[in-house]
Amino acid sequence: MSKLLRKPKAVEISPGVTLIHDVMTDSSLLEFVGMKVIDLNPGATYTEDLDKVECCIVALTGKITVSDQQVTFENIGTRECVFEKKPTDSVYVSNNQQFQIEANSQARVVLCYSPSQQQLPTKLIKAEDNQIEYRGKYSNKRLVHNILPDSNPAANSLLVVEVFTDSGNWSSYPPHKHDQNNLPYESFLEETYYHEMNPKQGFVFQRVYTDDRTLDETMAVENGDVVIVPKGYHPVAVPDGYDSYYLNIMAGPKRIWKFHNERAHEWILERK
Ligand SMILES: O=C(O)C[C@@H](O)[C@H](O)C(=O)CO
Repeated sequence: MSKLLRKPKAVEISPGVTLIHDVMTDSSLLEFVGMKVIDLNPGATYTEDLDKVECCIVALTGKITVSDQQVTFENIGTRECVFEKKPTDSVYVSNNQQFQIEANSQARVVLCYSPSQQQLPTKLIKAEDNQIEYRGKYSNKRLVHNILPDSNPAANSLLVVEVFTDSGNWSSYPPHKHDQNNLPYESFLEETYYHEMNPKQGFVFQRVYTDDRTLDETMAVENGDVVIVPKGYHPVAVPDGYDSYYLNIMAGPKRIWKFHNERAHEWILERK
């Protein structure tokens, strides 16, 4: 199996808390992006001390209460399934803080991490604060919820976005990359993709490749998988009959999303 593809696991780490993914920088190819996916049974709690990392807690599905010892956000989260396609609530917690999540219902939470030194205030990112974008045309249409875009100064490094791609469409397409620290033309951002499909037995294809093809991997991605994008272009193709959801976490030395389209395919954008 590709080094870039992670399958979900189910390890009970405390009563009622199951670790589904654990893609931290000490166990992946990444330096700037970490992520965990956890499931919580109703009433279960998960506590974490953030050392030198900041964290965006995304209430992917279900209802949770999040506190950082000073402030508490009760009963946040808006959906039972990501394919309801409504934005959800998230909480930003800075480095060197402790947070606790308590599940008010069965919940799946994505924890997005990046190394961070400068403390920032804990912040609730409400569902209604997500910037919603409809991108693309023909078979390149997708719906984007910007949870933590570079226009929101709440974080030091983290960028978080979720993308819905309907059956038969392509997204993160035409292929683009952000792996050069060459602003204002391109920024260096690592990225992870947490994928779901509807219906669940579906799969999508994701290719991760560089100009010189020293990295060129095409993966069949199933429900709950994570794809790691250390560099390169990273388009996603969704087969007929299945809808795709993914949550992206990006981070790098500068908190700017400036991507470079692969020139050979840029004409896709220019179609009338
Ligand atoms: O517009 C899309 O299809 C989503 C992508 O931009 C995705 O969020 C990504 O690749 C970010 O670099």
